[in-house]
Amino acid sequence: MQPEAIKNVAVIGAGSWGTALAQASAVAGRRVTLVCRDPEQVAEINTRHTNSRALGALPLDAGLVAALALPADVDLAILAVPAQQSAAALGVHGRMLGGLPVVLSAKGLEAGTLRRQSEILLDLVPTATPLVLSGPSFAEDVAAGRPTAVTLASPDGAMADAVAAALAGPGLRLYAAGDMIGVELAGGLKNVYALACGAVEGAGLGASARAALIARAFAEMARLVVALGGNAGTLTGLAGLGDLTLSCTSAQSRNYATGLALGRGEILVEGRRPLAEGVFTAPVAQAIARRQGVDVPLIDAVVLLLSGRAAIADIVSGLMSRPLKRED
Ligand SMILES: NC(=O)C1=CN([C@@H]2O[C@H](COP(=O)(O)OP(=O)(O)OC[C@H]3O[C@@H](n4cnc5c(N)ncnc54)[C@H](OP(=O)(O)O)[C@@H]3O)[C@@H](O)[C@H]2O)C=CC1
Ligand SMILES: O=C(CO)COP(=O)(O)O
Repeated sequence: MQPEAIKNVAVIGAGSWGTALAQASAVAGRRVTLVCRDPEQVAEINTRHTNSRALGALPLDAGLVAALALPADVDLAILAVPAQQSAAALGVHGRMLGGLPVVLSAKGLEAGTLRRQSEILLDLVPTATPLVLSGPSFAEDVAAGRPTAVTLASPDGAMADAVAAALAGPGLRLYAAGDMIGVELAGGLKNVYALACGAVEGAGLGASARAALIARAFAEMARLVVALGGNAGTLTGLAGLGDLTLSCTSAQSRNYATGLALGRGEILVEGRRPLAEGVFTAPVAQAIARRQGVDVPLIDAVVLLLSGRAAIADIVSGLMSRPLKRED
């Protein structure tokens, strides 16, 4: 496929990330339909050219329209709902996606089934071509056109090249890649480690502890990626090091901010906080690691923290008293 053949893009999910990706695609010259599920939101986007629920007063590109359903002439779809909602959204829209390239932009693993986003797509729409978009990218930055670079991974290399070129614009640069498993795991796992890093700050454990955590998270992530057939080298790129750095050091990350609250001793009330994907992904990642026989002490620590069954001081002391081992 040539990039010019990608004229019509549909984005499913009108939250902050879906709206930002729709905006970037419109700026890149595509005709974009943002698929919402609220008629009032559709009316606001089409008349006032804002999506206030997702991105406040940010003016949206005139080439972006909203609708309640996918149009018939879509060349490329982008799925941008929370990871635990991807199967439900595909249940509604999947029959329109047969044979199409579908960009998966959620960062998370599915509870219960332990599926990655591409596995969910291929189970529900076997003829679709999956492409995974991940990397350091806050919706607010992408929507405002601030310089952002991400990875776009697919086993179909020519498709990844074409879609990367079709979505690239003055503020968004996409690097095509082949290791979809590595990119998907990196995107999901960084949220778990961002929770941990936020907790370290919230508990006042110091910048040295947070840096050590990031480095050991990187090593842990590599073990899991390799065990699942991915390439550890992928983690040196945008989806690995890039996103881990962003999400583990910025309170703008909802996962980091949630960890910060936990570290300060606050109790999480379901439905009362912004989306923090790591809360859902942590137990799934732990289950996958157990299945593969991979040692993941940091993921275990986050699961324990989230369970509320141990104080952060005890969790940290458990980590620090593990048997010493070599780093090389
Ligand atoms: N925000 C960011 O900076 C980034 C987010 N991501 C990832 O993108 C994903 C989405 O995050 P984000 O946009 O921030 O989340 P938001 O909470 O901002 O928005 C979620 C959106 O998904 C919609 N939605 C939920 N369930 C369904 C469903 N079953 N069918 C259709 N639409 C549904 C919601 O609709 P409604 O409003 O009607 O409930 C809402 O518009 C996450 O996996 C996140 O990790 C990745 C990179 C950056
Ligand atoms: O994935 C993101 C940045 O790359 C957004 O992070 P949060 O979901 O933690 O806000």
